[in-house]
Amino acid sequence: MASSSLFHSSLSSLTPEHTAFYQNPTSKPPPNSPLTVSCTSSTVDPSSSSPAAATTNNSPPLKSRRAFDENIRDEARRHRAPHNFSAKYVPFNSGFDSPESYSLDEIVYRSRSGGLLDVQHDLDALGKFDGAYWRRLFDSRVGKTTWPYGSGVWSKKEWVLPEIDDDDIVSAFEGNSNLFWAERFGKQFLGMNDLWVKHCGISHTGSFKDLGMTVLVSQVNHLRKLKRPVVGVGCASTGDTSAALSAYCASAGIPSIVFLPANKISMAQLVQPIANGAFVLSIDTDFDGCMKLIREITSELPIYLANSLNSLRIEGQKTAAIEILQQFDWEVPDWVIVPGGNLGNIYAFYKGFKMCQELGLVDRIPRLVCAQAANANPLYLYYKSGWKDFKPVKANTTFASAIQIGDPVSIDRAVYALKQCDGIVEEASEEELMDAMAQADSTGMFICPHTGVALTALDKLRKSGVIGAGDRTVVVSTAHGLKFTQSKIDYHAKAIPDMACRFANLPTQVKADFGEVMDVLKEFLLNKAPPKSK
Ligand SMILES: Cc1ncc(COP(=O)(O)O)c(C=O)c1O
Ligand SMILES: N[C@@H](CCOP(=O)(O)O)C(=O)O
Repeated sequence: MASSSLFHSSLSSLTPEHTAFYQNPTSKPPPNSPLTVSCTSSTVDPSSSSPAAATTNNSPPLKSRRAFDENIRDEARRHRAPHNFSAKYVPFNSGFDSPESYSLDEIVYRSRSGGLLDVQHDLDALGKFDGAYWRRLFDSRVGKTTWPYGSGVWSKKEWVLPEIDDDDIVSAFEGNSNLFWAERFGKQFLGMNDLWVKHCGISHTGSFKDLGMTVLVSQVNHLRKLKRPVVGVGCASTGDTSAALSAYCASAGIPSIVFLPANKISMAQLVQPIANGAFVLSIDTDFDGCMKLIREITSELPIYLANSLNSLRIEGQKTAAIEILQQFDWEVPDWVIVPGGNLGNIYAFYKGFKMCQELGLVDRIPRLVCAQAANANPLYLYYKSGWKDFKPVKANTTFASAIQIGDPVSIDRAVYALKQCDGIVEEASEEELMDAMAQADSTGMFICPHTGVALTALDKLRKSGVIGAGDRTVVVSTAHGLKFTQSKIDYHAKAIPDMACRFANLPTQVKADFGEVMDVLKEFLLNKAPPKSK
């Protein structure tokens, strides 16, 4: 699998100087580094990544252990070095010479005109290092316990929050999620052989929100040390943002406040902020109602807004795109399909891919597909109108409850991203998304209903011939299936009104009797027997 080669290929042929340098690019550059001599592909030779190669005399010596009284933060402090990377807030899509900008140490979520903000990096400073340099730097950090680079987000720190002190970072070593080759699902249901599922839900709190939340809560930690007026951090949520916020805040000892639409999130999601000690408000409205309230409240009280309206979140989430490229050894997939609700994530993927292109790590970006539930499809309707007429909708109940959103805050970001990459928007009915989820599960996955929405979009685009059989396609799985077990139980029990539940797998009731157990097993085995060879 591509992801495992990533783990093994990185460091074995680097010298110790390279190793130290690539962990921290601002220390003295090693010979042959891009700073001194242009880099050749022989500097890191993936073909020499076998265990045998790792034990030759040329392999780097084992790292000496930290002193017993030193922790990984202390160790990181010793390696700190100055650099000139920086980032600031600018109005979204305002270009590089925007007269309006804000320090990341300011508490600001909207531009003067009320529009969205974006974190803009100093691409000139980042561009002093070539694409090969960044590829090697990022590869060298994967899967380590070095603070903070062991995180899939912070392994790209220079592109995320370059100026934050490592000491202020709040991380659960999130990211580095599995890129799963969906061999059987691709072959059996779609006639594809290069289908991949990026399991962003196999994560600390079970969704991709961890990627953005580590960045946001780290910056809050920093702001509190600067004595900025931040007493707590708050969000509206359909269940995943609240889980991530409460976990990262609890880890840093920062109060968190979550606004949840009453009876509209799963039990597993509800218990997460409760267990993490958040102040949980269950409000008799939907997500859009909660979102409106938290925006009003955070403008009155010293509560920092943690939804993806806050562009810090995007900086962390974009690293999943960079990770996908990394896991394919920097080959660009043809398609990436992302389920969309509040629409921050589709832009985050675009931004991650685009930065990789702009900084020379890859030469193109994939086409993006945003997949919505038909019961909550404002972006789909806008796309179908030829981007002429955006209207928020009243989101109806959907099994994909985390994307039951009718008035997405990042609509402008999403439209921009999709236009830039010749993107597509698709939708999935309740029956389609549940069937897709059940089919995927029957091939060994255990996905969430939102991933079922994305798989439905893929199925439709395969059937219409837009996505070809050989196209390398990545479906982003956004949350862990274990958060949504009730919907799976109802489906397999055929307990969903007006749904055939075609792929239900009902348990067989049988008496505790040897003969009866033998009978049902014999019948089962007869049906499953492989065809006789001729
Ligand atoms: C599991 C899951 N999938 C997809 C999404 C959609 O992400 P976004 O709101 O960034 O569009 C969300 C949250 O909205 C989510 O929680
Ligand atoms: N699915 C989200 C909805 C809010 O999205 P956000 O990315 O703007 O925080 C959730 O889990 O709350």
